[in-house]
Amino acid sequence: MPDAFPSAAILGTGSFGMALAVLLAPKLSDLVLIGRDEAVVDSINSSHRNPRYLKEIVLPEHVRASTKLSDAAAHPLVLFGVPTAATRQCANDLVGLSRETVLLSCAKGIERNTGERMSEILREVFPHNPVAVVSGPNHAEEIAANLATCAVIGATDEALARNLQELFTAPHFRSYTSDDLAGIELGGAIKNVYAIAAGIAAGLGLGDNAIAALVTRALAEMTRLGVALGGRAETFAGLSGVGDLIATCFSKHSRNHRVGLALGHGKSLEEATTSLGMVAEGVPNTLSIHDAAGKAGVRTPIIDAVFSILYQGKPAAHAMHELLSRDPRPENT
Ligand SMILES: NC(=O)C1=CN([C@@H]2O[C@H](COP(=O)(O)OP(=O)(O)OC[C@H]3O[C@@H](n4cnc5c(N)ncnc54)[C@H](OP(=O)(O)O)[C@@H]3O)[C@@H](O)[C@H]2O)C=CC1
Ligand SMILES: O=C(CO)COP(=O)(O)O
Repeated sequence: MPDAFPSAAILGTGSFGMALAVLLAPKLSDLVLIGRDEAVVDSINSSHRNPRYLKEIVLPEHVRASTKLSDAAAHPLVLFGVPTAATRQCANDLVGLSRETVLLSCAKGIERNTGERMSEILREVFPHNPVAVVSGPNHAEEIAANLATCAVIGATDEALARNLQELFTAPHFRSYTSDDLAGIELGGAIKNVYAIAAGIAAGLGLGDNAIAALVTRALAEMTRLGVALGGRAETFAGLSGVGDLIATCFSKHSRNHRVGLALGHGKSLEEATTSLGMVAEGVPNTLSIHDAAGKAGVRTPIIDAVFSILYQGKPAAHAMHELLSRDPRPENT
């Protein structure tokens, strides 16, 4: 049987675009990374290296780069690897796709003004195209170094889910399928806020017990909110929920965790994000997810605490103290 995806385009020449290229290149005869920075694109084409993101990685020779979004139209699969804030604009600018082109969202967040998930945006812009999502404990640095992990592919069409699963299978990469796109995307989006919270707790010098307790309560909160927003409870117990929550709350690779750590050390939000030089989705997503929780009427004390630190100037230690001193309640509520 011929491969469903002999070639693909990846939008975004950042950390995750690079990692996806390393992972998928062995399975594709043609792979183009599409970015907006000419210097990055030229460098990938001339030396197979990205001078800004994952600089030490040498991409396989057949991976090309381009600044032209229209180059995506030649491929049966387009992966969205740009930050969530850029997804709608990139989709709007992406013209000339056939109705069969599969669109795979790899970003983790919901849209600021609408609260929409990335797959919802892609369906709005491309109502006739198949749309799928991928998520899980997938730090770009580790995938690009061929370190083992797993992911979950979300698609409502079973055949599409299996084709993508086949593509996302490698000796060091195992993927699962699910039809719960909402649960998968919400887990990936909401965990970013908790990774900031865990970083803040570590920066404040709280111990392992406190951080374990925080992350456990974060999982309960993520599940409560995610179910209210349309996901299934069991999905939050899976790779895109607790799996990614653990990966980001405890990893030195997590940009969200690093932002939290800097805040816990007393840096301002601006100082914490500027020194990062990469996207930390939890920063804009604290706003969008805090909004979504408010509209859904869901109790989210940890998200509220992160919101108050990032956007209301509350000192981190004060917010953490308030979290601990709330009214006592049973665990499973
Ligand atoms: N890094 C990781 O480990 C993982 C990341 N993700 C998700 O992937 C998404 C991308 O993250 P990541 O690659 O890490 O981020 P990076 O900050 O490393 O790279 C972002 C990339 O997107 C480009 N970009 C930013 N804004 C725009 C825009 N408005 N229009 C077009 N391109 C734009 C950047 O271009 P430029 O360089 O020119 O600014 C850069 O190529 C996020 O949603 C993230 O949560 C998912 C799994 C793992
Ligand atoms: O989503 C990620 C790993 O699964 C990456 O997390 P950060 O964006 O916090 O680096």
